[in-house]
Amino acid sequence: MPGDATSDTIFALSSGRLPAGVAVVRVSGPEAAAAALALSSTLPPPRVARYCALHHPASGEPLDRGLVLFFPGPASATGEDVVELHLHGGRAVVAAVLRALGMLPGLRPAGAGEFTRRSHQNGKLDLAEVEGLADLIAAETEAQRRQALALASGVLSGRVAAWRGKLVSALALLEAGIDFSDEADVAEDVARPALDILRAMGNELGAALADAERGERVRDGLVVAIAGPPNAGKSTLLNRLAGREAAIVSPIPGTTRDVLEVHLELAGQAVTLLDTAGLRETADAVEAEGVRRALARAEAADAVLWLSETGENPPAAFASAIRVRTKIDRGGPVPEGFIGLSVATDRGLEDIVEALAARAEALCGREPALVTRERQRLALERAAHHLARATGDFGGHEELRAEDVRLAVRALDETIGRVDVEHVLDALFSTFCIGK
Ligand SMILES: Nc1nc2c(c(=O)[nH]1)N(C=O)[C@@H](CNc1ccc(C(=O)N[C@@H](CCC(=O)O)C(=O)O)cc1)CN2
Ligand SMILES: Nc1nc2c(ncn2[C@@H]2O[C@H](COP(=O)(O)OP(=O)(O)OP(=O)(O)O)[C@@H](O)[C@H]2O)c(=O)[nH]1
Ligand SMILES: [Mg+2]
Repeated sequence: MPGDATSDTIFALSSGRLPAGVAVVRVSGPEAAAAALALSSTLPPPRVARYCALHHPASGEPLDRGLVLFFPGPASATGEDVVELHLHGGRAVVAAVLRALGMLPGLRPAGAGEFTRRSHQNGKLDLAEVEGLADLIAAETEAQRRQALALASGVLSGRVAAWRGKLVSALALLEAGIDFSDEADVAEDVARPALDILRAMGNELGAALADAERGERVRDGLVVAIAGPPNAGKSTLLNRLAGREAAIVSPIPGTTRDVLEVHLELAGQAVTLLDTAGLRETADAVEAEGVRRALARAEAADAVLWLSETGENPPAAFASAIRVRTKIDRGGPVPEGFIGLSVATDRGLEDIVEALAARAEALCGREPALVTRERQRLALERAAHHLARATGDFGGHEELRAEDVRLAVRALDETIGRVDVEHVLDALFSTFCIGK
């Protein structure tokens, strides 16, 4: 990663796949203004778009006519001087402009996530906000978008800062108490308000952590397994919900062996739908392995759709499954608690989607969660652990209590990347696109 040379001026195509209507090339660093001048002969006033001709800096050859924007640092997305060239989105246009920029002294192509890395280095975004930005760009569903936007906008960072402030004020009280530690009564009196602060904050932190599973679920998506006896119509339903022939369907029981995954959006949530082998005793070793996998994946799923042509109930392990009696176009009763489904007439399909949406809402909620990634959760769990210890009984050794409060502060700092951040950043930025 070339990102260590932080004084270089970097450039990249920041908009998407070419050809496109418009392509945005961003330039960030000390030579950004010089680059705009070299290509367009003028530097527009700050934050004003100017339509002008772009020329090759050496040959003078016209390259395109486009918009040029100048954001002087530090009031820019990266905190450095930034220039944007809004070009016609043709491959050759963009290639020619990138080639021209690459010839200019002090300029080089940006690495993946390098613009964002500079925003972070220049204090525009903390680690949690960078994670939010990564999630925002990856977001495929409404729930993911809302949650990522909150994180990118500093909602978690703001809460962590408020908690940190409380810890620091409690620490000041405890430290004042330590000075009186040879007078047990006084020490206790000073410790009491500190303990009140710590307990109240511990409750808030606990509530945020209790919600973290939900946040991670929205981010990762829900896993819904379709399970049931052979030939029940499981693969048929998967294909119907996916809107394509993803799975092989046949009248021969035991058709599906491998677990098949399709990704879709249901009720605003990302859902991975699993098609699995029909469950039965079998002498066929391959099918038996399919059944073993089907059971394992259905047991680990967030929700199970239990499909049966006869209306038989699921085994106890899937007692909370959404129950579906299939092929009702062939007649027969729909037992109490089952949704009747015919893929031939689409009857019951809406009921299934509704039942899944209700499950998704129960598991994911409506409001964005504060904590959305395992890394954030683990750091906050460390803070909660030290906080719980800090409110325990230290038999008068208040200096031990203060040490746990300091460790809790440190864990909060890790959450937003004030400490111990480099290894996390390298892994995170490698997930970004070039140009971000
Ligand atoms: N054309 C364009 N659109 C874009 C981006 C971009 O870089 N270029 N962004 C790329 O991600 C996002 C917007 N991000 C931005 C973040 C900060 C600033 C900025 O100028 N910040 C200054 C001033 C803020 C103000 O005046 O309110 C600052 O933070 O000091 C600009 C864009 C989405 N849309
Ligand atoms: N009449 C009718 N036939 C259906 C319906 N749904 C599925 N079938 C048929 O039932 C047969 C089995 O369908 P599949 O979707 O392959 O069943 P499966 O549960 O995936 O079976 P295995 O993979 O073997 O476990 C196929 O011939 C389907 O066309 C339905 O709603 N009505
Ligand atoms: Mg099947």
